[in-house]
Amino acid sequence: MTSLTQGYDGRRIIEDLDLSIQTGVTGLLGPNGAGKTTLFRTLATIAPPWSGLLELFGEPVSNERQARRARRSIGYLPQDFGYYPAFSITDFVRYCAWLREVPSRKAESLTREALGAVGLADRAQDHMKSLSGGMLRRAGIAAAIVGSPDLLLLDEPTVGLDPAQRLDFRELIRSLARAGTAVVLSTHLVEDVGAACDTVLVLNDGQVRHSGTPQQLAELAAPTAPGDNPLERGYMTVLGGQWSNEGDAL
Ligand SMILES: Nc1ncnc2c1ncn2[C@@H]1O[C@H](COP(=O)(O)OP(=O)(O)OP(=O)(O)O)[C@@H](O)[C@H]1O
Repeated sequence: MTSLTQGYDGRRIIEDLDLSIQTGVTGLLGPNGAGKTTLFRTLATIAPPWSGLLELFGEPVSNERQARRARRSIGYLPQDFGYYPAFSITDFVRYCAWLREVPSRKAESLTREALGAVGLADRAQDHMKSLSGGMLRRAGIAAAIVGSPDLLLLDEPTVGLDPAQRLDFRELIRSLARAGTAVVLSTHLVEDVGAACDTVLVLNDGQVRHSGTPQQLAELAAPTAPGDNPLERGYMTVLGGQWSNEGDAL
């Protein structure tokens, strides 16, 4: 994206942002209200930018026809995703596959594959309304990865996952990235970034304040107290030691 501006109700959240998403796994860190979800909604072509150029897969996206074509190659897990409570997990993932225009002859096997990848194969007929928070999140991840999109956007995908599931999740996104999917995930958990990401972007006030490897972010850390995570310290260094701009800690 080049010089991209985006916001709500006349208020600019992202302003003149230049950003290029690389292959591999990109982690997006930033305090509450930094604009991470707004950036995802823009990349997912849900909210057209106010100005600037959005390019996806080497093509400009400036009208609905181009956006629809791009959406076929994008998997998006919103922070709070909607679903019909009476759907089974299979119905839900298949429905998301249909929305992405995954060819119907492949939808069944790709749905099975996606459910297997998140460990829900044996719960495939459970109703969405009966799922625990972690299982619901895994169903959402399955819906985002079905059909192996070229660009995978995951907004806080590890919320609600237990430690074993988080390890499985990291392995899953690494394997998707190895197979060619560009993965972008937002998180407040720096361990996820350190363990799974090739690149880390720190966003604040709608601007990228730092871009580099997790190692490079950790190297920015000021002297740490025993037990401190260097990535967290590096992150705080980038933000100038401030707390979240909306009053919440990282
Ligand atoms: N639908 C909306 N209408 C108006 N303002 C909004 C809307 N969605 C977000 N905002 C505002 O835009 C700013 C950026 O929000 P956004 O959700 O993109 O941040 P975020 O980095 O994802 O935050 P968090 O870490 O808390 O999820 C915030 O000030 C928020 O209040």
